[in-house]
Amino acid sequence: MALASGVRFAARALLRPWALLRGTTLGRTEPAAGGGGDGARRFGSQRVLVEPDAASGVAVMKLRNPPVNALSLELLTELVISLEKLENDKTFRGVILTSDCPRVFCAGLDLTEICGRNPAHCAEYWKAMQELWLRTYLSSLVLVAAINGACPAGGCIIALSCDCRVLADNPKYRIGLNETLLGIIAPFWLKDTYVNTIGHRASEQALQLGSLFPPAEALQVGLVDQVVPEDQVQSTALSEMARWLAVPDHARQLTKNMMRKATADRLLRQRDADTQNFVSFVCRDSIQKSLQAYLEKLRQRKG
Ligand SMILES: CCCCCCCCCC/C=C\CC(=O)SCCNC(=O)CCNC(=O)[C@H](O)C(C)(C)COP(=O)(O)OP(=O)(O)OC[C@H]1O[C@@H](n2cnc3c(N)ncnc32)[C@H](O)[C@@H]1OP(=O)(O)O
Repeated sequence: MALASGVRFAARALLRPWALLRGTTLGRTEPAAGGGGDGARRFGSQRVLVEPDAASGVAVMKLRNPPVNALSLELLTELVISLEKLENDKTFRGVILTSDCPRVFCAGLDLTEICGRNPAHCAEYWKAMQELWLRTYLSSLVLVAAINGACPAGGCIIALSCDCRVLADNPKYRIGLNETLLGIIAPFWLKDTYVNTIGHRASEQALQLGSLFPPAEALQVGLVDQVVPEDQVQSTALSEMARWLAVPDHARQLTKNMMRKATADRLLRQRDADTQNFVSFVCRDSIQKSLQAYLEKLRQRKG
C-alpha cells in the first residue's frame, strides 16, 4: 500500500515535477550546519540533500537513500528534480555529486524495483533511469563526481555521466559495470558511455567480464580522473571544479554538447524501443530467477 502510493507519487512527479515540490522540503531552504548567509542555505528532498554555495556558484548534491543509495524510483525522480532546479537557477554553474551514505557512492539499480514487479512498473522505472542519464549526460552545469564509496553498475553510470570523477583510495571502493555477473546486459547507451570514456577495447573487455576496478586500476584504465586519500575527495573535487569553471560557460557547454549529443540522440531516437527491450528482458522468468538469486546472495552475505 505504502509502496504503491510512493510509486504513484514518483510517477506523478516525473510527469509534473513541480508536484513533488509541494509537501516536501524540496524548494524550501534551511540553514546548513554552521552556515549563516544565503550562500550557505541548503535545500533538498528526502533522498537528495543539496548544499548550495551561491558565492562560488557550486552546489554539493548528496545521495541519501540508505543503506546503499540504491536507485529507487523515488531517488531517480528526486535527483532529476534537484538537478533541474539548479540548472534553472542561473546562480549555479557546477554541482559536486557525492554520497551521504558511508562506504557506498551508489549500489546501482534498486533491484527490488525490477524483481517480482509487473511490466508497467518496470517500464516506468526504466524511463526514469533513462531520464536521469539524459539529464546528467547533457547537463549544462559542470558535474564532478566525488566518489566516496563503492560504485557498481548504475552507480558507475551516474559517475560516467559527470564531466570528471574523483575516487577515494580505498580498495573496497570498486567501480565499473558488472551487469554480466548478474546475468543482465548493459543497454547500448550505457555501453556507448563506457566506450566514450575508456575506449573500445577496454570497454569490450570490462563489459564482458563485468569488471569492478579498484582505485589504482580505475585510474589506469581512465575510468576516473583522480584517486586521492578519502579525506581529500571533497577538496579535490572542489579544485577540479575550479579548473572546469575557469573556462567560459558558453564555450564549454557548446563543446560538451558537441562531444555528447550524438550519444544522447541515439537513445532519444529509440527510447520506447529501449524501454520495451528492457521490460521484455527483465520480465523473463530466467532473468527474474537470476536477479532474485543475486538479491538473496546480497542479503545472506550480511553479518
Ligand atoms: C537486450 C536487452 C537489453 C536488456 C537490458 C537489461 C538492463 C540492464 C540494466 C543495466 C543497468 C544497471 C544495472 C544495475 O545497476 S544492477 C545493480 C547492480 N548492483 C550491484 O551489483 C551492487 C550490489 N551491492 C553490493 O555489491 C553491496 O551492497 C555494496 C554496494 C558493495 C555495499 O556493500 P555493504 O556491505 O555496505 O552493504 P550490503 O550488506 O551488501 O547491502 C545492504 C543492504 O542493501 C541491499 N542492496 C545492496 N545492493 C542493492 C541493490 N542494487 N538493490 C537493492 N538492494 C540492494 C542488500 O541486499 C542489503 O539488504 P538487507 O539489509 O540485507 O535487506
